[in-house]
Amino acid sequence: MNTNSRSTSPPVDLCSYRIPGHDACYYLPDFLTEEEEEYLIRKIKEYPQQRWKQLANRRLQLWGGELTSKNVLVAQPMPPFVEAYPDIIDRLKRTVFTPAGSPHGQPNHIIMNEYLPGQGIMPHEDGPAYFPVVATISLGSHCVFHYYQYKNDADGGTGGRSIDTAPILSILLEPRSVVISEHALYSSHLHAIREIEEDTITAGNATSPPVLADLGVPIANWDRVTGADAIGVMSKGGVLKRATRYSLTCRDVEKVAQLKAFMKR
Ligand SMILES: O=C(O)CCC(=O)C(=O)O
Ligand SMILES: [Fe+2]
Repeated sequence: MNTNSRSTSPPVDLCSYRIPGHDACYYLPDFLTEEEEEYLIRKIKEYPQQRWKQLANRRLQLWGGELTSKNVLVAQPMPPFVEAYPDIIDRLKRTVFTPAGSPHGQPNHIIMNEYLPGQGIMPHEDGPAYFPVVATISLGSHCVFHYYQYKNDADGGTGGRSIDTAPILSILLEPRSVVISEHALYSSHLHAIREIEEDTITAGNATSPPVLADLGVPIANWDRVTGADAIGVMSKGGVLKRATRYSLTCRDVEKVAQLKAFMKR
């Protein structure tokens, strides 16, 4: 395998991947090859049970270190299968993770999530620990990723801010793709994956894009999908069944402590 095959290639032309109408969101299909995806899933499955943190509706691992309660990353080396082969970190350095684009010009922390069919993640914000850019790579299955906005509650109220139930943006994440969100989409919006086993799409026509059949919301990247099954449902309608999906959510934590320095305190 040639681990350096892409290291000399130029920055990704993000303009061509921008979701129309959403300046802060990019969808890049085929960010990884099928061989790379297969290799990564094999490596993920080799981790022992105790490396996983089990949550109510998914499990996850932290790569690159853990965050303290003060949002400092106690850094650990990244696994070789994001640095050497495949060279995911280097590839992301050609997107929005540049010296001008994020504090270290590259992601230093990855949350790797596993979702079984029917599992998902409730609407949430990623919070202030991270610089407001996240790149999410999907492996093993598609899912539909929704962004939500808060309701403009004039009355304030005592509870938390309420969330508008209609997503403002919905994207089909294909296996091997990466979706990047930044700025307001990261800082003042929420994101979620519904806890369902399949996604039913109603075909588009000359005047309207394909929509999710039950929500009626358009698939914003319908014309960027590259998988044969995804292309098929966009033009003819149909069902995409979810399989086990792994996501690598890659971020740049601003404050970093090396483990040794941390232990001396
Ligand atoms: O799995 C995903 O695509 C999203 C995960 C996520 O939002 C998170 O880990 O904060
Ligand atoms: Fe998140």
